Amino acid sequence: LRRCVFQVTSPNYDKYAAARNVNGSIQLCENTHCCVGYYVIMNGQPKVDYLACDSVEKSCPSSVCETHSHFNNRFLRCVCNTDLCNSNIIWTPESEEPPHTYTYPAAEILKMAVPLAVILLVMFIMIIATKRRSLFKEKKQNLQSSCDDYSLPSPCSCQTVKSPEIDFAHIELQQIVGQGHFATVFQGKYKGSVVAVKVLPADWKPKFITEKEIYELPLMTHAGIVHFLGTGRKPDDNSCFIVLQFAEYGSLHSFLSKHTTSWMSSLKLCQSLAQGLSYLHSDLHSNGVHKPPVAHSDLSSSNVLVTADGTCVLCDFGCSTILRSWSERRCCQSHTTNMEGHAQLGTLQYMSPEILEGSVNLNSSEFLMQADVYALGLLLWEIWMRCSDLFEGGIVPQHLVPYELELGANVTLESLISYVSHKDNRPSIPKHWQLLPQGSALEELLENSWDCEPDARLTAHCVVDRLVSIQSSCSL
Ligand SMILES: Nc1ncnc2c1ncn2[C@@H]1O[C@H](COP(=O)(O)OP(=O)(O)OP(=O)(O)O)[C@@H](O)[C@H]1O
Repeated sequence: LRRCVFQVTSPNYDKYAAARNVNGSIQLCENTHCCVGYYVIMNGQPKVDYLACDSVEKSCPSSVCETHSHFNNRFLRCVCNTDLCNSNIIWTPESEEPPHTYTYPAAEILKMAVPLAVILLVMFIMIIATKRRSLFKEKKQNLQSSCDDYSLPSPCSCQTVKSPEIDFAHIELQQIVGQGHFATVFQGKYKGSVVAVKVLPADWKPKFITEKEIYELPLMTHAGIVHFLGTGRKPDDNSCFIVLQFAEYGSLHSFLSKHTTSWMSSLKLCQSLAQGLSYLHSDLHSNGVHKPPVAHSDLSSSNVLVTADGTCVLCDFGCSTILRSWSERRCCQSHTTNMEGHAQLGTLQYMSPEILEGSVNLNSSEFLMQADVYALGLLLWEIWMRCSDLFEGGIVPQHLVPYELELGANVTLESLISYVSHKDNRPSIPKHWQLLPQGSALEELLENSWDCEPDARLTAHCVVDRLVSIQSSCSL
C-alpha cells in the first residue's frame, strides 16, 4: 500500500477529519497509489496546507511532487507516486510567477531595443575574447601532453571513473554486520582483504545506481569517505552489491552506544567527519578531471562509519545528489533531477527544519548542503555527549540520538515539525559545558551549525576550521 505523509493544517478541511488509515503523520492509501500535497504561499514560501493520500486523483505519473499553481499563484498542488513523496515539493518560484503581458508602442520598443542591442553586442565581443584567451591557454597546456588535440574540454565534465565489475564468485561472505532499510551489509573477504559487501535486492536498483554513480565520480578517494572497491551482481537472485572498505567499529551509532571517548578522540571523530563532508561538498578540478559538489542528504549516525584508527568515514550515498557547480551550470542536470532520494526523505531525527516543513527548493544546491550541515551539527552533539572529559567525574549519559530524550525513540514527523521547526528547539547542551575552557566554543559551533535559518549556518569547510581552532586553543 502507498504511504503518504498526512498533515492537515487548515480547519477548512472538515471533510478530511475522518480520514482513514492514519497513523501519526502517515496515511496508508486504500484506493490510490497517489499522494497529494496542497501548499499555500506565505511570505513567498510554500507552507503545508494539506498532505494525504489522493482519493480523487487516479493518475500521478511523477515520482516526485512537482507543484502546479492555482488561484493566482496563492496555492500549489502536487501529486506523486512514491512513498512519503508529498512532503517534499519541487518548487521554483520564478516559474510560478504569472506571465507578464505588457504591450508597448513601437517607438518605445525601439527606444529600449537599441541600447539593449549595443549592450548585447559588447557582451558578445567580451565572451568571444574570453573564450579565445582560455582556448589559447588550454592549447598551450594540451601541447605538453597531446599535440593534436586542440579542442576545448567539454563544459560538462561530470565524468565517472569506471569501477571494476566484481565477480561474486571471488567474494567470500562471512557474517552480517549491518541491516539498513534497503541493504544487508556483510563482512567478507575479497582478494585476501577484509571488506564490507552491501547487498541491495534487485527491487532497489535505483538506489544502487545512485550510490554507484556517486562512488564512481572522479576524485572520490578521501580519508573521510568510505573507500569504494567496485560493484557486481549476484547471479542467483540478480541483487546488486557494492564492495567497500570494512569499517571495524561499524556505524558511529553502534560505536557511541558501546564506547565513551576522551576529548582528543572525540575531536578526531568530529574532525574526520567534518572533513569528509567538506570534501564531499567541494567542487574540485584536478588534472583535467572534475569532482562536482555532492550533497549527502541522509546523514545520520547510522550512515557514518568508524574505522580502526578512530576516524569517521561517510557511507550510504543512496539519497545523495550531484550538484551543479556555478562554473558548470549545464553540467549534471540529469543528476540533479534525480530527486527520488529526497522523496524518500532522510532519517527523520536529522532532517533540518526546512526539510521537515517541505518548504525547500530542491533545485538549489545551497539548500541541500545547508541541510547536511544541520545534520552535521547534530552528529557533533551526539559525539560530544559521549565524551567523558566533558562530564564531571567522567559519568557520561548513555548514547541517545538527537531528540530521543525529548520525543522518544519512535519519533513522528508531526512531533518533530512541532518541536524542531515551530518551537525551534534543539538537543540540549549540558549547562556545565559553559564552565569548561572549550565549552562556549562548542556551544557556538553547534548553534551555528543547526541554526533554523539555512543561510546562517556554517559551511562544512568552516566547521572544519572551527574544530581546528578549538583543538589548538584547548587540549584537555
Ligand atoms: N563499510 C562498512 N563497514 C562496516 N559496516 C558497515 C559498512 N557499511 C555499512 N555498514 C553497516 O551496515 C549498516 C547499513 O548500511 P547502509 O547505511 O549503507 O545501508 P542502507 O540500507 O542504505 O541504510 P539506510 O537505512 O540508512 O538507507 C550501517 O549502519 C553499518 O552498521
